[in-house]
Amino acid sequence: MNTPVVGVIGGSGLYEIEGLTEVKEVVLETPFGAPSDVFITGTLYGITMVFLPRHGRGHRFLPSEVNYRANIYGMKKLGVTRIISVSAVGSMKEHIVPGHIVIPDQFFDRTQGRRASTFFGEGIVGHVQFADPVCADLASILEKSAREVGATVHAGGTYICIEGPNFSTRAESQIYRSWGVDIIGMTNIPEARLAREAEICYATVALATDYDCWHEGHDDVSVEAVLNIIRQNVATARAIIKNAVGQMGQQQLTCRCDKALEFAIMTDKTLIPSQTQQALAPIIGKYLDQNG
Ligand SMILES: CSC[C@H]1O[C@H](OP(=O)(O)O)[C@H](O)[C@@H]1O
Ligand SMILES: Nc1ncnc2[nH]cnc12
Repeated sequence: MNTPVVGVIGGSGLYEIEGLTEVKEVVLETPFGAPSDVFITGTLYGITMVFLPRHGRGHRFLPSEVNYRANIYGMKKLGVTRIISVSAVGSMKEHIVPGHIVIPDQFFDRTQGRRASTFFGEGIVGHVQFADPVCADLASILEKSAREVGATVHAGGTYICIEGPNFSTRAESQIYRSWGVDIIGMTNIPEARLAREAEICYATVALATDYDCWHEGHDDVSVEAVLNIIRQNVATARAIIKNAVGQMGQQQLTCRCDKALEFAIMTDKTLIPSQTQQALAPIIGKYLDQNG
């Protein structure tokens, strides 16, 4: 079995990872610019880990300013095969109570087109399948881990990704609810898309922190309320990651995330500009090396 390399993208309130040995800081520049911060690498239960705080240490990047391409490219370059994304989200359903964990299985994109969302372009065209944007195998490990550490977990659900940085208006929140979404956040798109293009498994541990602004019996979401719930639950998020990684050494995934580009690239290989080939080598190199 191939030993996984596990990446963790820490969201709001999770700027550091604990419990790693052989810890190193890795500074990476990428063809897409600078990642959110230095990558922290280390070992946990014999598995190589790579950690990156999505908004940078000190929370310096807006959801629309995060350089998602550089972050995912950096993970790929460091050999990451599975990404655990950690995110704070608003709950759009009564039964998802602040403090609960959701492992979403769908995303709905309400971002406004301001985020670079693909590695393709510059002379190479590709179209990956994205009907099921989350790695079901990784999601199931996360769900099991969350239950084992005593969290209340909702398996599956749709995460609607808004542009932010403002929270939603009440009208928006009510319309999103009528669409049947389960949780709301600002970051998992385009992260999930880029992970798929980079052939990396991706799943999210979403911590419900608030009821957005639709619930008449609860206060409207505020940063203060979100941070309060994060503080109370950050230990749980860390325990879920640790428990999940502990299980990964023994479990071979059956997903096809690592073959997402097998039939996705449309462009005649002989016509892909060499600069693009070089820039994307960690992602498309294995397809360009084949004959034909
Ligand atoms: C602090 S509330 C809004 C902020 O929190 C979420 O970030 P992340 O997914 O990185 O945990 C949300 O998407 C917003 O960026
Ligand atoms: N209500 C909300 N809307 C968007 N992002 C969030 N992150 C945490 N709560 C949120």
